Amino acid sequence: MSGPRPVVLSGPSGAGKSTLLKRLLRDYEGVFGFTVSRLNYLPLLLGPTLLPVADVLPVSSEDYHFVTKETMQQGIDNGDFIENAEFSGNMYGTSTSAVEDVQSQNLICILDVDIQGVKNIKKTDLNPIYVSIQPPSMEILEKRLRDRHTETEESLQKRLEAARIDMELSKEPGIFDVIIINNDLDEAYEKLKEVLFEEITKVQQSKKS
Ligand SMILES: Nc1ncnc2c1ncn2[C@@H]1O[C@H](COP(=O)(O)OP(=O)(O)OP(=O)(O)O)[C@@H](O)[C@H]1O
Ligand SMILES: Nc1nc2c(ncn2[C@@H]2O[C@H](COP(=O)(O)O)[C@@H](O)[C@H]2O)c(=O)[nH]1
Repeated sequence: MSGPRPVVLSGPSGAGKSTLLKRLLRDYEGVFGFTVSRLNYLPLLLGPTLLPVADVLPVSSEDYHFVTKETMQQGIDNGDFIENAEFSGNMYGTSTSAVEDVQSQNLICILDVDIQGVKNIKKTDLNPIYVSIQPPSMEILEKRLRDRHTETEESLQKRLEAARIDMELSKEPGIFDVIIINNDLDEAYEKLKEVLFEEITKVQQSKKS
């Protein structure tokens, strides 16, 4: 795969990856491309209850292409995914074609993946910059997830458990190029921009020439 060096953005659910990513996409139009993951889950809001509907027709949101579990498994068996993982009882995956599509446009490809995704990408020749976004503490993470109002108590507990594992594994030397503690959002964003400065500049300059 050619093009600018991609970026893997990881870290516990609720740490602030999407918030930071949205700022990057807003501030650097035409520089970044986000790989929309595939997910075998469709959260349907029915009154106050979030219902997982596993067998639905493929639909899309800004963040995901929702597919059935069977379609997802077929894709995995066909080798369509550069990485895939089960997170909180659901199957997530980044298709190789999504990454190639972004890279062919000379954009910095951003992959938002969990820690299993990081480990799987390390087995490929993608050679991204690995960035982990971490919360200041478990207590703050829990508060952010609760205040986000996207989780049931059950899914929240699953995410907190996954977060504990993520925070432990992320300490492994060499797994991430940089770990950013997202306490103050502006400071975390400045740090992220610093880390990506070289790649951003390369893309901006290539667009001028
Ligand atoms: N520095 C911050 N201070 C306070 N709140 C924050 C900060 N960063 C993010 N948030 C809030 O925390 C919540 C979780 O952030 P966000 O959805 O970006 O996390 P995420 O890592 O993308 O989670 P997921 O992996 O589940 O998609 C959001 O409501 C967001 O507005
Ligand atoms: N390995 C992968 N992990 C992914 C992918 N897309 C998202 N994620 C991670 O899942 C959790 C939960 O995300 P949410 O949007 O349901 O809150 C979070 O840690 C994401 O980083 C993927 O394609 N592969």
